[in-house]
Amino acid sequence: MTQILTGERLAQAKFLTCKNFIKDLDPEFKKPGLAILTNRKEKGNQVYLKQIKKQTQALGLALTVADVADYATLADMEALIETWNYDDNIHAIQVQSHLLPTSEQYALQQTVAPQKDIEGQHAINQGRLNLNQPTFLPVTAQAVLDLLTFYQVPVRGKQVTILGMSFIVGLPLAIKLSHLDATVSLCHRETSNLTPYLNQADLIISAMGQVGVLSAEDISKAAVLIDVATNLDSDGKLVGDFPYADLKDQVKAITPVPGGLGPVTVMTLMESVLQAYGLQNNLNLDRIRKEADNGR
Ligand SMILES: NC(=O)C1=CN([C@@H]2O[C@H](COP(=O)(O)OP(=O)(O)OC[C@H]3O[C@@H](n4cnc5c(N)ncnc54)[C@H](OP(=O)(O)O)[C@@H]3O)[C@@H](O)[C@H]2O)C=CC1
Ligand SMILES: Nc1nc(=O)c2c([nH]1)NC[C@@H]1CN(c3ccc(C(=O)N[C@@H](CCC(=O)O)C(=O)O)cc3)C=[N+]21
Repeated sequence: MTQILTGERLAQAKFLTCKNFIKDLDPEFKKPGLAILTNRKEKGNQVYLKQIKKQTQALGLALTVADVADYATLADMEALIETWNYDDNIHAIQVQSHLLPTSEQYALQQTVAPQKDIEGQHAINQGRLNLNQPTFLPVTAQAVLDLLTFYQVPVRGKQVTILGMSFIVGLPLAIKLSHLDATVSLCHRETSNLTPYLNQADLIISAMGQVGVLSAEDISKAAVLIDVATNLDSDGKLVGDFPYADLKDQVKAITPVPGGLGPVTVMTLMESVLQAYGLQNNLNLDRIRKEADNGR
């Protein structure tokens, strides 16, 4: 029988971890603060931001949101990030995806101070990931790893296929899972034939953001499937990359969309904000996540 890997229980456990960490903070301390640069017109950002607002409120974190539409040039956005870098009320900065053409987006992410760079996009943090040193692993990649740990899905010695190679999901996961001794195939738009990578894998993680590319008959019955994508189908319903209805009785395990990785990502972001906060204030991080660095 297929195991349905829902995210709610793990998200709830993470919420409690955050709540307890915050409860024990010295009341004289500043509130942990997150700043986000978003593009409200982008659907993925919109869905994410709605959940971030809800959870920062529930935990009592400070949230600052700016929209790219209000900034005329890349230089204006860089200046905004600089003010956040120097603002003591902001401990974590997230530049959301798809704000700008790729090269400009990447340049902008390099202006985030490494110790506030919870998406691990600064070159120094990406370098640390390559070197298998403590760093901010991009939030979604961390969420995938935490979901695998929660459901005790083994990775060492396993064949893992990753679909999509963005800097926040596919690429960092490929590096981290390689460090964890998985054998990784990182597939992308130029992969001429996905089928052999789909029918040989023990674990498939899809983050293409494309409905209709994957078909059930290509996928190994013994595989665990993690669906990262949040697409809208033709009826405007939130769906993943995998044809869920065809697979939910066929494979070893699968995450649903919604209700799978999404809620875990949102709460992992909250944890990363507290991790950055803890590192900047020299707090004991045993209860959040030790795997980071103070960015210096
Ligand atoms: N649930 C969650 O917690 C999260 C969900 N998401 C969702 O996951 C999806 C991916 O996000 P993100 O990583 O930011 O997306 P990007 O668009 O940045 O990256 C998608 C990747 O998939 C590749 N790709 C696209 N189409 C195909 C195809 N037909 N065959 C093979 N490769 C393909 C792209 O290649 P190329 O660059 O050449 O186009 C790119 O490498 C989105 O739906 C997003 O909303 C993202 C983060 C968190
Ligand atoms: N720098 C950056 N990092 C990201 O991680 C990032 C990003 N940019 N840009 C946008 C995408 C998209 N994304 C989602 C996260 C959670 C849900 C989520 O909570 N989904 C709920 C659905 C909630 C609902 O139904 O409204 C679920 O799947 O159950 C969705 C989408 C993160 N992204």
